[in-house]
Amino acid sequence: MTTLSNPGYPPGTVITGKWRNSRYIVERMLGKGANGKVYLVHRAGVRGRYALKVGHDALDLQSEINVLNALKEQMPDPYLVEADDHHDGSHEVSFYVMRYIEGSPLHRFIRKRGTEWVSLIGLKLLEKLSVLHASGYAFGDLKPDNVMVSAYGRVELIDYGGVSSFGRSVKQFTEWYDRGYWNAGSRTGDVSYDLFSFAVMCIGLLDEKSLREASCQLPQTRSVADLQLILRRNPVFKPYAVWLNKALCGNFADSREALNEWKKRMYEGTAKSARPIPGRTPRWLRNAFALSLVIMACAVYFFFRS
Ligand SMILES: Nc1ncnc2c1ncn2[C@@H]1O[C@H](COP(=O)(O)OP(=O)(O)OP(=O)(O)O)[C@@H](O)[C@H]1O
Repeated sequence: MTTLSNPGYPPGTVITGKWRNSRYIVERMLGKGANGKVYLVHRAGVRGRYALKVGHDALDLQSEINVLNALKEQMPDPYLVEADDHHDGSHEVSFYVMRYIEGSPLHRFIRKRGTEWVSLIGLKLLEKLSVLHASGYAFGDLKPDNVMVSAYGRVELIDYGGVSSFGRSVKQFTEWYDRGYWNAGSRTGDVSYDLFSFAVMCIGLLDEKSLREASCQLPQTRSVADLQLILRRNPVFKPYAVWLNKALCGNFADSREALNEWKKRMYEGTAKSARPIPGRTPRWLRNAFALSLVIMACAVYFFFRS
């Protein structure tokens, strides 16, 4: 039986894999959730740090490992390093080791760095989702806490505990980001389910107050129309509204199409904002011109005085 009863490993604990014999030394706990505890570790005798997850439930952890193994082939830089069992003194516990993502959860990153990052982070996240979808899986529990962003804007999905094969019920979801919560469709894992969550996530990142207000309604009256109203009301959504609306209505054929359309709209938005307004001289040019007039006047004055 591989169920974890341990309250948590203190720093310095050595976790030795039963089958592969790798030794990992715990530096600190990174976080804990419904499925398990995640530690920052380093491997004995090797440079580099990893994140190691010890599961509460062996079957749940194994299903995460299966998904990550299946994705290993598709990723140039695989997330899963290895999986093994460990005897912690009283029990045998399952664990897996993954790349350590040094960064912050998406909402904190955006709060710190500004909402202009939503377009670039969104693009990278849609790329990640399309790899997952191409392998026949829906992420399920897409929310800002499950998206880590490094200081340089590198994006990584964490917590594959909610992943399910297309056509199966989603295993884990979080109210705001769940299609069922907004009476907008089933809880079946498919491309549209993740794109719906992605859209609500963008709405929350750009206007959390309105999303919070919309979610306060009676469950039976909540609908996509409430989310669409937020898109229409707040001009911050202008570059995103068409795309987000399409995702909320489940109108993308697949995540490749969603990704390409996101790219197209974002580039169009950037090009428009970079284009100078006809007939208007940029302020820096007017200032430079005024400065050159002053310099010229001084030169003429000193020329005639001397
Ligand atoms: N690869 C990683 N790199 C850095 N930190 C990580 C990594 N994986 C997980 N974490 C940290 O550990 C926390 C818990 O991890 P995770 O979300 O996988 O656990 P969980 O039990 O499945 O949580 P939940 O209850 O949200 O389903 C995360 O919120 C994050 O802070």
